[in-house]
Amino acid sequence: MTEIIDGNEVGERVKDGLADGIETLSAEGVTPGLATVLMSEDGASETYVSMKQRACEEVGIDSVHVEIDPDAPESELLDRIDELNEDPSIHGILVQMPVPDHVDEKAVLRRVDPAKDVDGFHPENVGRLVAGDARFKPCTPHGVQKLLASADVDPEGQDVVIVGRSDIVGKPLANLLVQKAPGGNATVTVCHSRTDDLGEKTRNADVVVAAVGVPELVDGSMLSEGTVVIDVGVNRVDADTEKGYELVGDVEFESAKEKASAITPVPGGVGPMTIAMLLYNTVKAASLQEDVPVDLPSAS
Ligand SMILES: Nc1nc2c(c(=O)[nH]1)N[C@@H](CN(C=O)c1ccc(C(=O)N[C@@H](CCC(=O)O)C(=O)O)cc1)CN2
Repeated sequence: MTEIIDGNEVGERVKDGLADGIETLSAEGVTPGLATVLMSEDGASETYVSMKQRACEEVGIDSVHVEIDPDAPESELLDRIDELNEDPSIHGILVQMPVPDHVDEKAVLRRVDPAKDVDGFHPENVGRLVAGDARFKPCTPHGVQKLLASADVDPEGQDVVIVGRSDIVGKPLANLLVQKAPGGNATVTVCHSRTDDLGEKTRNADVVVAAVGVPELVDGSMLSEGTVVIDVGVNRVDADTEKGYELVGDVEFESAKEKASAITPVPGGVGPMTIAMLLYNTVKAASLQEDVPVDLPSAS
């Protein structure tokens, strides 16, 4: 029978695992603080930011929210990041992506103090991750590692095909999965829009991670029997529903489920893990900045 990997359940376990750490910090007079920065009117981005704030409240992390007019100049965003970098009550800063076209995303990511970069997107943190010395693992890739572990899938020796080469998911996940470390030691292939015969690659994989942002790109015909399928895509497609859309992944769930030994659904798969791992990184950031050691749930 195909195992449906429940990201809500695994995410709740990660959040529960943070309680001791938050208590330890609290005993030292420290409450972890996260700043969310939104420079967009995109409905999905607004949803994700409010989900992040609600999750903070649930576990006892303080959150402040900064909203910047999407038409404002880039300098306004950079100035607000500078203020948050200087604010000792803020241990983690995340700028919700994507930012408007007139804003240089790389300049924004470089501006966040690497010690507060709980997304793990600053070049210093990217470098540390690649060197096998991650300070903050990017939330979605870290969440994928946790989901694999929860389904007793050890990537060691497995052929993993990642569909998508984004800076947020594909590239950091590939780096994590090849590392000589628990949750790593896989043989990784990263596919993208120029990949020839994607189906041939995915059919030869033990694990397929779809993270490309194309609704239902990967279907059952592209999978072999027993493949583990992790669907990172959360795509809003027009539908005759109250909201006017429905969420679909990058995987065509019904046909993929027929082949998969385990598969994540959308919604309720990788998405909740992205939020849970953000909380994890925020507690870690507070612990490092305040020099209060805490026990955090194992790395993968
Ligand atoms: N600064 C960042 N920006 C973005 C990131 C990121 O990690 N850091 N990732 C994505 C979006 N994302 C987080 O921001 C995200 C996407 C989806 C979910 C989620 O829980 N989805 C739910 C469905 C929610 C809904 O109703 O729409 C699910 O899959 O069950 C959380 C976070 C891009 N930007």
